[in-house]
Amino acid sequence: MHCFPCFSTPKSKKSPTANETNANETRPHAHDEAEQSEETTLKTFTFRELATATKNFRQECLLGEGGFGRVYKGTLQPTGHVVAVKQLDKHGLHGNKEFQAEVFSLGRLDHPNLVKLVGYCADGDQRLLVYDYVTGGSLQDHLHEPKSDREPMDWTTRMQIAYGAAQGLDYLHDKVNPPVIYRDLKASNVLLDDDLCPKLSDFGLHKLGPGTGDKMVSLTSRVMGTYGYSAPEYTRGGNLTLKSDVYSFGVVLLELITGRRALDTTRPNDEQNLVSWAQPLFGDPKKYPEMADPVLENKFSERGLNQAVAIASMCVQEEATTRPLISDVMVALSFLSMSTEDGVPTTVPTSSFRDKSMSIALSRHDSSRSPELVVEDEKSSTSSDGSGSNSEEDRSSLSSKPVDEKNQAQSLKINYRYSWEEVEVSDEKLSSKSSHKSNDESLSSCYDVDVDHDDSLRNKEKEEEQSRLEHIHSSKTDDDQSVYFDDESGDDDEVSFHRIKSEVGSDTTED
Ligand SMILES: Nc1ncnc2c1ncn2[C@@H]1O[C@H](COP(=O)(O)OP(=O)(O)OP(=O)(O)O)[C@@H](O)[C@H]1O
Repeated sequence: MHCFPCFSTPKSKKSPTANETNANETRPHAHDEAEQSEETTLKTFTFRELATATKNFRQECLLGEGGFGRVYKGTLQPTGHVVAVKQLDKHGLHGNKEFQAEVFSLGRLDHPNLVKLVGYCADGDQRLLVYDYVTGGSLQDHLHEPKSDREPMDWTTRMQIAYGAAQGLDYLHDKVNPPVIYRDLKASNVLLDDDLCPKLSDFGLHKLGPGTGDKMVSLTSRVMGTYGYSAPEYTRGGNLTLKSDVYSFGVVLLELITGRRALDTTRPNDEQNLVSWAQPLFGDPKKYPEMADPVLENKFSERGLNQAVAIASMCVQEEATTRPLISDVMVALSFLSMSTEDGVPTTVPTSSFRDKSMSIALSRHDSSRSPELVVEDEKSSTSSDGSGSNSEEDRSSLSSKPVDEKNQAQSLKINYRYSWEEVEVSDEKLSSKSSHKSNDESLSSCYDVDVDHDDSLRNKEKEEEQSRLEHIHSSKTDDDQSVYFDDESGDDDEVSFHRIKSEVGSDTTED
């Protein structure tokens, strides 16, 4: 059932140089086609070869039809290689050269959690893409159209699928240069092999589809993503970033947790949109078990469920900048997807995360340890320029912008508005460089730097800080530049206060 090679941490790939890859460069490359061909293993097919493979595109070979055209199952001769042949719709087609440039870019993307493009055909006005055939159907089928002879997916399998999908997305966001925005991540685009190892399909196709190319057509549902999965900023204004993908990922994760569709018009009005239904529940961990897919029959650990919901709730935050990096989501899910003897996931080392918001949210759902909270002393809650804002905040998931209370990972009552400590968060570890002096030295200790206080003083500070936080929370105003989380757990004793600065890269838009 579980295919560990797929779920292993992706090999750290050397950052591609401009000449080597330009992995998702979607404009024609400077170098010529011969050079491009050498860089990919893509095969060129004639239309006749693909017609033969698909029995002349016979109905019985039709797998389905999506926004880009029809997809047929085929068998290549003479190898017997089973493929999925995507026949692109003709309107908005690219010229041959432009098409090839796009396809070569896609051909260079190679990861165990992405459906592999094996070749293409540009014959006359025909444009076809040939992919490895993925045997097990889509996540959509498994979750929402289960076969009676198939056992419902268990919790660990769900978390492994989420982890694998996160790895595929992390590859697109973080391992290829420049990053690729998926644009249309959804359960039907997560294909599963026989071992339920997930493979993302349909990435990078937007420039080959309708609405692009020489003949522009009006915006289609394809370009606008899929309702229920699209991030609010995208549906509102088309502003697409890597964080829009993180939102869509959060919706898929919610589907895995709840067994509900992203959009289900058969449900009562207030339950049709999965995110809208889930948002009020995020703030109340006691209700999480009610969120879980009933077919799971409560066969999951409470901590695993809480942490999975915490991750999903962070991903689907309204404010894009407060969503986590997919790399942090991936790390968190790597722990949730491990089966342990007692079924309780291993505690995630906080130093694994590039951005501390993930660590914080998970800590609050992990009763086995003290969370490393990021807390501000209100008196010192100004940025270095004293304005209360910090340009780096805009680049961080710990955004300084006000957040819609409904859309937070509502597990903490923490004010992120603070003068940033000079602490760098690198990929591997956090290190302290130097500190701003805060009014309260006890609060200026950096992440994983020992706090030099006796216990009684620390406890007193905790109490004061807790009451101050409650005050801050209850007096939040519209122009408050803070991110709040509601602490419902009541395990205040476990709270330890630290302050960090998270250095994360800016979102990169594709175009
Ligand atoms: N590589 C593949 N292996 C097996 N089945 C595939 C493959 N690619 C696509 N399919 C199947 O072909 C059908 C059409 O896929 P396609 O990706 O074109 O559309 P979709 O995902 O249903 O919709 P959309 O275009 O909106 O994403 C789906 O049932 C999909 O599961």
